[in-house]
Amino acid sequence: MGCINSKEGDTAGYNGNQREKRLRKSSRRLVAPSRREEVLVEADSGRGNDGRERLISKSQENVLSTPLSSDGEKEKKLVIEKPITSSHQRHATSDVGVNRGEQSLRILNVPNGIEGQQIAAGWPSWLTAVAGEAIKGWLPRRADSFEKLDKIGQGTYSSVYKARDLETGKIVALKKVRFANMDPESVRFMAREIHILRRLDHPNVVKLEGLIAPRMSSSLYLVLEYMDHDLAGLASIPGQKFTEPQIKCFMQQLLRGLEHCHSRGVLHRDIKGSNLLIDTNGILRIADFGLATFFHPDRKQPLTSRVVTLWYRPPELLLGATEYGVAVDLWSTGCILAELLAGRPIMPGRTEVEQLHKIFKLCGSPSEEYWRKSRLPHATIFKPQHPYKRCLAEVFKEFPSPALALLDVLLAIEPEHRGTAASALQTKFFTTIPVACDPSSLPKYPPSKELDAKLREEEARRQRAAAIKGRGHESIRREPRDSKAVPAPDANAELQASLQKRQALPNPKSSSEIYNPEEDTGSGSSIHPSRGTAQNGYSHSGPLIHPGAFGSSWTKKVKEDEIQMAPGQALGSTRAYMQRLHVPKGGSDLSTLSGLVAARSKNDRESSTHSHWQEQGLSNSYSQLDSAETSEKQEWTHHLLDRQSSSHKKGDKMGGKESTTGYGSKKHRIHYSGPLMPPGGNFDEMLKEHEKQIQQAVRKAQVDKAKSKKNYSEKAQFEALLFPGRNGNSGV
Ligand SMILES: Nc1ncnc2c1ncn2[C@@H]1O[C@H](COP(=O)(O)OP(=O)(O)OP(=O)(O)O)[C@@H](O)[C@H]1O
Repeated sequence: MGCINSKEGDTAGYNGNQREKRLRKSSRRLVAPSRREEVLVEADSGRGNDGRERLISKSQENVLSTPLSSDGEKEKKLVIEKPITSSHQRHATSDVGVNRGEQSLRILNVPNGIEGQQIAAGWPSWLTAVAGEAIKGWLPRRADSFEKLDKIGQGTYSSVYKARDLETGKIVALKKVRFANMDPESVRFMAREIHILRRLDHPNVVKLEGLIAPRMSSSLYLVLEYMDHDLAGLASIPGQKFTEPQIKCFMQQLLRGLEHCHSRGVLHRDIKGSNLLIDTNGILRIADFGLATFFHPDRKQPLTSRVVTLWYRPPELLLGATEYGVAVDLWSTGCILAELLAGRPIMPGRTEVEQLHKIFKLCGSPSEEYWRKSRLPHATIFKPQHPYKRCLAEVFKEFPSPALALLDVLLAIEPEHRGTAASALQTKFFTTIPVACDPSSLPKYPPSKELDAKLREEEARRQRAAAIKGRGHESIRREPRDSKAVPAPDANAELQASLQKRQALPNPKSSSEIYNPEEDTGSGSSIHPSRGTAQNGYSHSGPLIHPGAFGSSWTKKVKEDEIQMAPGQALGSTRAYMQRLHVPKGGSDLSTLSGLVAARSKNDRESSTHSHWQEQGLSNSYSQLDSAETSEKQEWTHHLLDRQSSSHKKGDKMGGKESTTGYGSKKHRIHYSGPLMPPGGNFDEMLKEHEKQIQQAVRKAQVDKAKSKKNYSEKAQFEALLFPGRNGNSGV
């Protein structure tokens, strides 16, 4: 196996010829890779992108086989890099000065100023120009100091690899973020994530250990602690039933991590099971700060409401709040607590309308005073004529009372009643027996990410083999793993970003906010005047339906069909969900699409047999709640219709007001990811319409899939002719 250039390692539309050429050219072979491991080599390894030589340390000489020659440029400055000896990112000296001892040397052009120093320190100029603040004081890690192992995850914006740090021997996760055309706005959003991660330092928050920024590539790698599991994955293990001490252990760690984030002025804004990583010692760390933002509790700043995965999204965001705080994360935490206790997601809405309806039914609707005071953008439309009564205690009557008491606080309909992470940690839930178990006493689970990667690899190999043998149209399936996990719609901002990606717009996850490093002292992010959620948001006639992670081809179909699909994960992860439906995340498998609705209801049924609490009667409460739903839905929908038509009549007035908070003006009307006006005028018809549109999308996707399989088969045969010896394992 050759070494790979990570620039091309996961590139779609990869070209065998190019790869071959690069392999030949790439004499910068590092240490001999083991059987299935590859050394991560970026284009700038051993040589600057200006082609000039670098002097290298003795230790690096051992692994670099390319002879170096000096081209004797005039303007040179000796830059001495201190080798990385710890797992932590090296801190740059202010003058990028001379360090003694074990050293590596570089000769580079040095522009003036801080940016110049950063470039001299090895950062690419496209990054220093936009994200100078985020990388301040750090030196980049070298790509060739890591050995890429498996691909372990695929996010909306990133691919995540397991890798070995060759300098420490430690296993790490490399989150690779690629920037289309090095778009400055996307880079700025990445910078925000980096800046936030650097601000955080807590055992229950994932640690950013370094950055790799290859000069010749438009990607950036975040070096993170490697974590074997996520809570969603563990919850989806068949038969998995967490005990009360285990649930307390997870919740305690989550709340401690959150308390730290909030105390450092950071809102996570996407708390869900798949973003809670767990290592082999049972330590939980909050991860994925891609939607996180800085906030200042005393200074109001407008933020986008289009964040947080739908099932975990608090009512104020669904109602369009643009001024909010820690309470949004506490709501999501409440949803997770209930989900762990109940054994299934408690409010799996498919559209924003449905989500809000589920919330009101369970948690009651806000008080008159709240509606009046909060002046939420969508209050006119969503305020029910008759208030909904809170029935949390009845529905979850089987929960232990300290758990129910905490849940009651976390799922307070009005955000100011949710308390804080610190106050939650003081509640009886954590002090009464049985107390939280020690993380180290949690069961040891097999490393699921590696297992997944191997299964995916195996599946890909089998498909390739089948394609070569001319059986390309048959899909080889393995039995889905039983799971009670079900997907959740992801944060709408991410969906929006994916739509923007397809429209060749800049990619930020939360497009209505702009990252301004100067505001990162806690003043938060602001709404971009021309890129507010509503202003350039998507408008559609169909519902937002949930099935997570169908990948680009699915969302493309969706766009064509004018249905909005949100990629995403619930506590039951996308990964688990995709296993169930035998599709790798990012794929657009038909069985997934057609199985979508059935799978959900099947999952729901299955979950009742797994759940400890349901065994004790919770399912009854649920079904009581469900049976009341249909008539309520109709009433609710009729009510919305009335409200909507009157609110549209008031368009001018409302729009004027809302445009200041990121919501529509008359010209740019409010757009929702769920339908406010179901075509048939009631909820049941809206759901029927859902199904119809899903089926249409499925049919189109089937045609597409057949086409792409044919192309794939032809390509595979062609490659087999070109490279007869190749085993197809061309890297992650
Ligand atoms: N430190 C880590 N160790 C192990 N796996 C990780 C780590 N960080 C992320 N992953 C895995 O990689 C996947 C994608 O990571 P992440 O969620 O950070 O990316 P993203 O692009 O922000 O994704 P999303 O679309 O969910 O927002 C997830 O499944 C996660 O479990």
